Amino acid sequence: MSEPILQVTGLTGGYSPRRPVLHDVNFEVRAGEMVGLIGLNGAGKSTTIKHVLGLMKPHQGIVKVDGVTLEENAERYRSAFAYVPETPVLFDELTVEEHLRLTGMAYNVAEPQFDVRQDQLLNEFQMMAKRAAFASHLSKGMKQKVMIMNALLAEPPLYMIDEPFLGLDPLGIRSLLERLVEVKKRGSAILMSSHILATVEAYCDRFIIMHQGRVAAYGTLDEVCQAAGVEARGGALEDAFYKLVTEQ
Ligand SMILES: Nc1ncnc2c1ncn2[C@@H]1O[C@H](COP(=O)(O)OP(=O)(O)OP(=O)(O)O)[C@@H](O)[C@H]1O
Repeated sequence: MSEPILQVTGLTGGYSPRRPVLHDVNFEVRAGEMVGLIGLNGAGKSTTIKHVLGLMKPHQGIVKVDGVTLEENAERYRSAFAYVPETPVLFDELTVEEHLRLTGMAYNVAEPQFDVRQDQLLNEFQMMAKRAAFASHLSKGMKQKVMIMNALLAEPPLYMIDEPFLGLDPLGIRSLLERLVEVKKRGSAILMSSHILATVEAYCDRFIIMHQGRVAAYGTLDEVCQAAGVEARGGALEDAFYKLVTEQ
């Protein structure tokens, strides 16, 4: 079994110490696998991701990225992942290329490699014509593409991607999924949160089903189906999900 890149152990956390939103959350994402984080609105997916990003401190439990906690080695922890948020966060006064260059510098991508990766990404995501455009002049989906290209340019050991398909056109979705399959083959770990269960089932190796701040089921399709008491077959993720989040 490959090594865990992200380990979340006994995580209890949230926005106020008196009222935790997450309760004893446990999972890991290993090198070379894509794990789908799914749950209803308010289940705790974004809160979990915020804890992993280091934006929130666990009330209890441990989060390790690349084998270290944020306290043990902040630089190693932070440089081991790239994050694509649900809503793009860009600098209005920087161009597409300038965003990519900034990321290249932050993740120490060497010059020749940077040029190759940048051209490839601009082509794949149909953004070559917009390379010199300011972020404020881009459409919503184009902004999302810039966030995605930034993450892919960095080639980190761990990708965390929050609901990536919302603003993307069909070509963009295909480019992203093809890239994620490649990235996985090269040994990176991917944690992807999405409500599009058919895509999650088709592309992820394992699943975390969150419900009311707890992990209701975790594992392969077979394991999640077993936990839900439904038959494992193509399309069963949705059945298992429905069963787990509607049961009292
Ligand atoms: N900034 C905040 N302050 C206080 N409570 C919050 C805050 N953000 C979220 N919550 C609460 O935390 C719980 C989990 O929310 P979270 O955003 O993690 O859900 P989610 O699974 O990401 O949902 P969605 O699918 O809607 O994005 C909810 O009860 C929500 O009301």
